[in-house]
Amino acid sequence: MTALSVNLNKIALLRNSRGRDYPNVLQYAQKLLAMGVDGITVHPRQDERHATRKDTRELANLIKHHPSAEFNVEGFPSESFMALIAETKPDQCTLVPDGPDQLTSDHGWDLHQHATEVTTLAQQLNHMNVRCSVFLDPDLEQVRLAAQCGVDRIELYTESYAQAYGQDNQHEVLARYREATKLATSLGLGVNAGHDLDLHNLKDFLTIPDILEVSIGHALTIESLEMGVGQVISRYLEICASAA
Ligand SMILES: CC(=O)[C@@H](O)[C@H](O)COP(=O)(O)O
Ligand SMILES: NCC(=O)COP(=O)(O)O
Repeated sequence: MTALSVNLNKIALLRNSRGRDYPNVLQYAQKLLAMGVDGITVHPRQDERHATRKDTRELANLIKHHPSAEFNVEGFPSESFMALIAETKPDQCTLVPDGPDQLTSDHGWDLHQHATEVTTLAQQLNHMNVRCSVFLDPDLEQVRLAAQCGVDRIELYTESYAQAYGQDNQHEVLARYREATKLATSLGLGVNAGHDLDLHNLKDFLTIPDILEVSIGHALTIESLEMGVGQVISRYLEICASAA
């Protein structure tokens, strides 16, 4: 079984667009945990345009009361991000090589360049008792380097799989993820996956054995809107139709 960790960044983004606490991120997390999701993910970016540092603190407190659920905090390992991790001690910290002005995550680590830094960060997280995962393209050489850095898991960046899904190269691309997962597992690394996974492409992706966790947010939020819109519009129409 693969754990589903729901990324609440897009709920936070909606909330931030109005300056009120609606929708409430914490209440969403509570609702999702009650529905049986295995974990909550946030990716607090430097400009706090989605999940904020405050959200991260509050979610950490909430999830401590749900021992069967995990809290995964993703982000670029700036000094302030690492201080937030030390303070909130999530179950897992996923290091992502994002620049501060990036629209969204769009590449994994290049461990030829960043092995020393990632090794030090993995040691720091280990001392905090926080599982260390690194965001990685499905590249065998990068997987080998990740194992040498002493991380616990890798998170495979699945955007290229999502792009290929339904196209002629789908099987070829999926095979790269399969090989990367197989190698990682044989080297003792756990494997997570995420980015642009959705209700259409997830099932085929999970034909790869040993994917421990998927974190999903963007599509899941849109799918929730799409699947709920019919019911909501009917109710509005009912109210409008009954108006004097
Ligand atoms: C690392 C990763 O893939 C996710 O954290 C994802 O990037 C969330 O991105 P947004 O901040 O764009 O919702
Ligand atoms: N780590 C990936 C994640 O948390 C969610 O990515 P997306 O579903 O928002 O693309």
